[in-house]
Amino acid sequence: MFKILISDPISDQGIQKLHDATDVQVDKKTGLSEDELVAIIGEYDALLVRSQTKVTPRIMEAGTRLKAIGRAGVGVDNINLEAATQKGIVVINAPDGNTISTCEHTFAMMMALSRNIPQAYKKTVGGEWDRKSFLGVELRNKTLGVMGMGRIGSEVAKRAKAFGMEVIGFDPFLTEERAEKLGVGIGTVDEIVQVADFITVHTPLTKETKHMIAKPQFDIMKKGARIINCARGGIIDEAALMEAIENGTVAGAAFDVFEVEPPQADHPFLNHPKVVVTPHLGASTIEAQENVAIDVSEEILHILRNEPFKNAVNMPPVPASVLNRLQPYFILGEKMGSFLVQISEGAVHEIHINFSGELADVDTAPLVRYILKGVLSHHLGSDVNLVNANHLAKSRDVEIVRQKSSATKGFTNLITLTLKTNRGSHTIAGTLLNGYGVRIVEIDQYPVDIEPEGNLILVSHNDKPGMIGRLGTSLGDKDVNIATMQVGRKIIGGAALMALSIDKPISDEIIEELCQLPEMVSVQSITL
Ligand SMILES: NC(=O)C1=CN([C@@H]2O[C@H](COP(=O)(O)OP(=O)(O)OC[C@H]3O[C@@H](n4cnc5c(N)ncnc54)[C@H](O)[C@@H]3O)[C@@H](O)[C@H]2O)C=CC1
Ligand SMILES: O=C(O)C(=O)COP(=O)(O)O
Repeated sequence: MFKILISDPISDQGIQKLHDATDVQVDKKTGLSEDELVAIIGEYDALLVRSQTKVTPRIMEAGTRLKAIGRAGVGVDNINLEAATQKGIVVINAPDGNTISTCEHTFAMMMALSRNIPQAYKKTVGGEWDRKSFLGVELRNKTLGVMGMGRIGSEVAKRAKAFGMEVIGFDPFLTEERAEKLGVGIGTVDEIVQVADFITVHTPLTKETKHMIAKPQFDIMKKGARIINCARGGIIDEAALMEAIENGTVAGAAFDVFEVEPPQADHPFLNHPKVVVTPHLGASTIEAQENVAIDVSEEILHILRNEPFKNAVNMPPVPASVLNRLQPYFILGEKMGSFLVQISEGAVHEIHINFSGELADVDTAPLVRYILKGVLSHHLGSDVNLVNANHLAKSRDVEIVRQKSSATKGFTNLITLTLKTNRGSHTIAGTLLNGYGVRIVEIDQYPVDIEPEGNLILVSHNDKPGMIGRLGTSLGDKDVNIATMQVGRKIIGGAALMALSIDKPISDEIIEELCQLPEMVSVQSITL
């Protein structure tokens, strides 16, 4: 039974799938402090949050069973991604479900700002009939600057066109073609602030976007501009904005998000006649809340049930076309990594991976994760997974060298793996044989044909008559049944290699006895 903790208000309709699942128990406990979460998180396999719960390294440390953190929304700045990655916890979000709600809220804020609606409402319900103080401006024929032309920014741009606005966007990924399709111009931040009547930001808060609009931009800003932030507090420098409002550069601002949430009671935006504020309501619609909860619930179930999932924030996305081509190789990669580390001795300092044939023209990064997982799991156990495999390798100073080549030695695809340790190096090659499954086809330059599965014994010996019989008899005496056997040598009478698959694992004592047989060099047991 998987246990899932929901620690922020999340739509009940949206999480119906979790309630219906027979292998899941859902607990809803909102408004917990960090200490309270630390005290209970150890029981749970997954945690679902919105933006209130701050998922700190302490919480993840205490979450010894935690496999996944689901964010029912877009921004994951309340989740410490580095700590999650180190702990091998998958963080997923629901990036699509609240786009329209946030876009519409941006428009509501833009119109509230241009027509002074909150200020006029306040006076009217206070008994005043003041029609003189609230002269607004039209949106039509105004220029809107959109910083961040992703999901929300693009939807805002589309709607702005319908209002007769001219739109200029700034986004590192905004190509000429896309801009043309959306009917928007392209500008830099500084170009946009000089011409825009309204400026709205729709980027995440990152090192690059923090204070993207600050004093230098207010100094060159078109007089009378209006500023909207429904993305993240901190993208616009609040103190510099206040100064720009006071000195008349900026005519007004509408903020849904703040550098510190909730803002202090004496925050200058609160009760300022030119500033409209809402308490982070961008995603707060029935539809958006249901959408994000459905998306995140489905993903969490996939992760807990070991099924493929998308939208992982701390793992690069893999396009479906790449995934389809690579999926059959995942088992091969992981088994090869595990096989190789089991025949190697000493501390691993380099993993050299060469992909050839059909694998030479695919992005093999996801496959590398499986190989690393195979190598690292042998020593680090179940703490290693696809999320933290790269990180663990790096943190242990294991160098990963990747290469692609056309040399396939007659196979249609080939993975060649070399593990370098302080005691030497071993190389194996593996392939996916159409219709036959995965095979290891070379070990330290000896050609073999081994199915990497179950219990194997790898024997190095001198190529002398009677070796196969001696080994077979010894294993038979110990009641060990041999399923398959491979013998390889490079030259007659020289060094030779035997690979056997057996029906049950053998003890260290048996290995020791086999090592004592004449002409034996080494005997290694491998479990895959
Ligand atoms: N107020 C609210 O309740 C909500 C706020 N949000 C926030 O809105 C923001 C946008 O969300 P989406 O559109 O869904 O994200 P998105 O990922 O689709 O779009 C973000 C865009 O920002 C661009 N970007 C990144 N760095 C940039 C930079 N330095 N300069 C210019 N552009 C840059 C990216 O290329 C991307 O196109 C996020 O911060 C999200 O957390 C989202 C939903 C609700
Ligand atoms: O999805 C986002 O990024 C949001 O900011 C929405 O936050 P919320 O889920 O309403 O706390």
